[in-house]
Amino acid sequence: MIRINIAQAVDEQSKCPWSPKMASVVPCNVTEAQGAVHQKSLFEFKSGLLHDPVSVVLVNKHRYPLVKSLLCCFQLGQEGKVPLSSALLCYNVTDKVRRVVESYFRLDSPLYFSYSHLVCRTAVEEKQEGRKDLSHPVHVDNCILNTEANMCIKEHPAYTFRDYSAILYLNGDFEGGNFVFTELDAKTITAELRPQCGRMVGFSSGEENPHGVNAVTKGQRCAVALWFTLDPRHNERERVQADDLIKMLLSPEADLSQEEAQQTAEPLSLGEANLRQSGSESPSDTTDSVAAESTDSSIEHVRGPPVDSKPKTEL
Ligand SMILES: O=C(O)CCC(=O)C(=O)O
Ligand SMILES: [Fe+2]
Repeated sequence: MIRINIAQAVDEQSKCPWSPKMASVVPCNVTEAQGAVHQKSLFEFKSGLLHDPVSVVLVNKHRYPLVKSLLCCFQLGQEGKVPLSSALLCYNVTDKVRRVVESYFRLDSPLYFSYSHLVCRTAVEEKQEGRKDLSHPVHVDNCILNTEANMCIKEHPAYTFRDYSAILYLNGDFEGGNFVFTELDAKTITAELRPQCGRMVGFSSGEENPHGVNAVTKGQRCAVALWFTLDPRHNERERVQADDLIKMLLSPEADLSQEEAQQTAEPLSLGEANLRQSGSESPSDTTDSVAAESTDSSIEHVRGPPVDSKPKTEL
């Protein structure tokens, strides 16, 4: 059994906009990599990526992005208000996503985080039958989609420096909310993915991958969305700061309990990539935020695209 706990932000007084109070528990099973729905762009985390029990977490009711919360979590960890393992959970799992994407797409150069956040989408209290609207309209992550012209314009204000995208799903106990890939017309569905805890979809961020999210018709759907860039100038500043903070917290001088020290012994793969300074995306609208843990750093089970494929254009 693998669990991810979602804690509600209730502490208005806190400097950080959330507190570790537990509001709900979302249990999930992640057994085997279950293969791809869309052969070239989907993959799942192997069992063991998320460990049981995972006791964390953050939720952000003030629309702060995940990485800001992550930094914040480390700060609270320092003050003993949040288990340090909670911050590491979030840190590790997002870094694992980065490494999985690098590995799957057989990239020669490192991926940098350009922006990350957690979004929970909640069903509206209205009649759900026959709903055809989307929770997140079909779009492309690094260009402006023009469905009438069947083209995507890669220029400002689009985040043109995004090269790869990944969504890590944290629960599946809701209705609706499937992720869909479409053609550039935003209508023709080419692949559909059912979110479930621990499942991840990774894809190149360009016009080859228009995508959207069907309406959530019951319950709440939570996912961590991450965008990566090959351009170090767009390395996310918050992540760099988190790297620094985590290094400091894990230094031998840091005042860690024995138990926490063990939990943090996992190689963190801080990645020199993340230690470089850069500009990052500006925060966008998020609803809540959550973190999840990984203590398994192996990625050898991840299937790559066919050897003769060109990952960046084939998706
Ligand atoms: O939540 C999802 O499944 C997709 C979200 C997405 O595509 C985005 O935030 O750009
Ligand atoms: Fe997207």
